[in-house]
Amino acid sequence: MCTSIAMFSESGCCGRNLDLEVSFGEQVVIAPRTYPFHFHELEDLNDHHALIGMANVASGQPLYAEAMNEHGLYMAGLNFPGNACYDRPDDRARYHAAPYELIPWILGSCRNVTEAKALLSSFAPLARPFSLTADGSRTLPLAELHWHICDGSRALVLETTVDGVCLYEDPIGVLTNNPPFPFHQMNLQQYLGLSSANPKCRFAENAGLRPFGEGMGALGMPGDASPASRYVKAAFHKLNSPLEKEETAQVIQCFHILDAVQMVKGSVITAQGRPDRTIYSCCITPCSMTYYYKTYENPQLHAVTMHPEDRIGDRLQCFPLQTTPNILRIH
Ligand SMILES: C[C@H](CCC(=O)NCCS(=O)(=O)O)[C@H]1CC[C@H]2[C@@H]3[C@H](O)C[C@@H]4C[C@H](O)CC[C@]4(C)[C@H]3C[C@H](O)[C@]12C
Repeated sequence: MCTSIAMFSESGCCGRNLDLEVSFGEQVVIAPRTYPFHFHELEDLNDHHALIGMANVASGQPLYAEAMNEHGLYMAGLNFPGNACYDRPDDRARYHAAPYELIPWILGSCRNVTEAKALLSSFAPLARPFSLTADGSRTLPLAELHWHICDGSRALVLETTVDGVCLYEDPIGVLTNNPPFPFHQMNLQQYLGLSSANPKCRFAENAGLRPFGEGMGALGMPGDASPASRYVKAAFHKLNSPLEKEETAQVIQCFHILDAVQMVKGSVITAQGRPDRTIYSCCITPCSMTYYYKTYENPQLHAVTMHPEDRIGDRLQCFPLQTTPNILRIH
C-alpha cells in the first residue's frame, strides 16, 4: 500500500510511503533537462524540465515511482489493482501515453497543476508495457496505478478506469489505493466528528462525562493499514498539521504524518503470504529541490539535492539508497 500527501503552501512539500513486499530496484535519480525521454506515441522530450525522484533504471531509462520537477510539480503513482484500465482507446484524445510514460511526460512538460490538467484533459492511456529489449521480447509488467499530481497550492487525482479517464480535484491533498477516489472523498465524510481538540460531551450535558486523557477527540479514527483507513488517518493528520516556515521543520513534520500511516513489518501479510512494509518514505521540497528519504532498514533521513548545475546536461545522475542501519552512538 502506499500513501501520498501534499502540504499546500509556497514552502510546502510532497511526500509518500511506498509499501511493498520487495524492493523494485529503486534509487534516487535526477533526469536533467536534455536527458532524452522517448515515448511510444508522444513526441520525444529532448529539452524539458529537470526532475528528481525515485526510479528503477531499466535499460538505461528511469521508471519513476514518484518525482518532482524543477518548478515544484510532483507526481506519484500508487497501486490501483483491479480498477486501473489502460485499454480504452479514445480517438478524440490528442495524447496517448503508457503508464510508465506519464511521470516523465507530465513533469517534463508542465510547471504546475493547471498546465498538467490542460494536457491530461486530452489524454488517453496506452496499454503498452516497458520493453527491456529492442524487439519487445522481454517486457516489465504493466503497473496498475492511479496518480497524485500536486503543486504548492493544488492537487489532482488521475484514474483511468473502465469509465475512461477521470481527473479529480483533490482538496484534501491525500491519496492511498483502492477503491476509486470518489469513495475516499465520500468515506471521509463519515469522520466529520473527529477532532484534535479536547472533546465535550454533546449528548448529555449534565451527565458529568469528561475526557480522561489526551487525544480523545479523535476516538474512532481508523488505525489499520487498509487503504480507506490510511486515507482517513493521513487526512486527519495532514489537515491538522501546522505549516512550518523552515524547510527542515516542514520535512520532519511531513515524515511524522507518513509515519502515522506506515506499514510495520509483520502487521500486514499479502495474499501470497509475504510481509508488506514501507520500503521507503520520502519528502520532496520545491524550495531547495531536495529529495529526502528514509528506508525501512535505515530510518535516518538522507537528502539528495538537485542543484542548479545538476539540471543541465543529458546524463542521468543515480544515487543508490543507503540501507545499512546507521546508529549515532553517543556512549
Ligand atoms: C508497487 C508500487 C506501488 C505500491 C503501492 O501502491 N502498494 C499498494 C498495495 S495495495 O494496492 O494497497 O494492495 C508501484 C508504484 C510505482 C511502480 C513502478 C513505476 O510504475 C515504474 C515501473 C513501471 C513498470 O511497468 C513496472 C516496474 C515499475 C518500476 C513499477 C513497479 C511498481 O508497480 C511500482 C513501484
